[in-house]
Amino acid sequence: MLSLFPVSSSENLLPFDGEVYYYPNFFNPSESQAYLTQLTTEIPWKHDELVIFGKVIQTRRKVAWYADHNKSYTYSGRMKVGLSWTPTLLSIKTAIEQKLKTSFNGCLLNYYHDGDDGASWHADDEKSIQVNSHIASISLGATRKFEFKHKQTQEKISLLLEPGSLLVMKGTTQTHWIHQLPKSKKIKVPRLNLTFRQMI
Ligand SMILES: O=C(O)CCC(=O)C(=O)O
Ligand SMILES: [Fe+2]
Repeated sequence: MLSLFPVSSSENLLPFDGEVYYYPNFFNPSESQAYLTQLTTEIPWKHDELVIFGKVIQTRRKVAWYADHNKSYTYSGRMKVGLSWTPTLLSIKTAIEQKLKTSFNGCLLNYYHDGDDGASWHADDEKSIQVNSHIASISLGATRKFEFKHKQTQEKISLLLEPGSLLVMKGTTQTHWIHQLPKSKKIKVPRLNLTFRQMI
């Protein structure tokens, strides 16, 4: 049985083939609440569109894509042009850049209304993302379970993503591991996630 517990130190959570670090309380509860309120209202949330077997499917969760002006993002055959950074997003981006001593030029935002919204198994390995770059993930709102699965061994690592936390995926993580945000009937409140990315 896998144990689920809030990890407090910044050791690598993956046993091999990648690096994942979890920092709870990267933002304190009042900062997290303020960012949740601001982003919920100021972001033009839209249902995502994916092409599956040639059909355009709308996701239940809502998304938004922000990026430096010359960056676009292609996945599932759809090209997305980034919106311009807002002051709220820039203050979050700067806080992460100072902590990690690196810079980001894109951010995918996900809005999960409740536990019926999730993200199924995938790796963030699109061609437009720099190979072995950092992905910095901020969670706000509901605490949700997050899982990694090794592509060959199927080994699973689970953790809880709490509001105000920062999760960093780097090194060869996206080459060897997939990740998901499982659905959960128990979750009745929204969660907002921001993944800052390093695009080509
Ligand atoms: O919501 C999350 O924590 C992760 C979302 C995700 O994996 C993605 O947008 O690529
Ligand atoms: Fe992802």
